[in-house]
Amino acid sequence: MKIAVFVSGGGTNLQNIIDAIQDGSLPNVEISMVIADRNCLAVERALDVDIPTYLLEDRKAFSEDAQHNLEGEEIDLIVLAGFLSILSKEFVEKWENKMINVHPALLPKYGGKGMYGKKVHEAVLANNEKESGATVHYVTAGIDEGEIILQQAFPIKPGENVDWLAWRISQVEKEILIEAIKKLAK
Ligand SMILES: Nc1nc2c(c(=O)[nH]1)N[C@@H](CN(C=O)c1ccc(C(=O)N[C@@H](CCC(=O)O)C(=O)O)cc1)CN2
Ligand SMILES: NCC(=O)N[C@@H]1O[C@H](COP(=O)([O-])[O-])[C@@H](O)[C@H]1O
Repeated sequence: MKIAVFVSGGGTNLQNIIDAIQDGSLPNVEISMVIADRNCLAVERALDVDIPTYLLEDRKAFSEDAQHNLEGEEIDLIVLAGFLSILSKEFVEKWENKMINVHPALLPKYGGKGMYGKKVHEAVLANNEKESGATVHYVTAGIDEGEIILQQAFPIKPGENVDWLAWRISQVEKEILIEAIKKLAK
């Protein structure tokens, strides 16, 4: 299965996919390209292992520019991995059921515009939630509204802070993202 990974940040989710391919946990999966909407550490991680990488910084034109780069590459699945730009309706419809996203919360709660990165964890703690987790879902035109593929929760002990929650969720994201890609590669 040939995948394209879209990134915006530190690239921990991208690195997890790279490592899983290298250690044999994701047989028959190849990262054909990485596309970034901004210069970020994820770009360096991709270039470090010679993955063709494209930096498309025109936000308004991102979806169109990304589609141009994807044309003819026979990509089977797009993975949004810490990706922070909202994709156009046209782009999403073109990749219906062939694009997934990993979100650092238990959707449908704590999703949508403005809900990304540590903003999610701040809201979860501010609401005194007793659990959090991560979700892998199909991408639709609405933000974080697509069908859930995998979700994993864990309890939040009293007194935990944003940094602990971000770290704990990153562990869950690693597990369910690799599992979801493996499931779709079959
Ligand atoms: N059409 C869709 N595009 C995207 C989806 C989706 O489900 N449908 N998922 C997001 C990923 N995401 C959460 O998992 C998410 C990303 C970004 C935002 C957000 O509010 N972004 C800010 C800009 C942030 C920045 O550029 O630094 C904004 O749009 O104002 C919310 C949720 C990816 N795309
Ligand atoms: N809504 C999307 C979102 O909030 N993504 C989040 O950005 C962080 C950094 O990802 P990265 O280290 O893979 O770049 C991750 O926690 C990821 O869930």
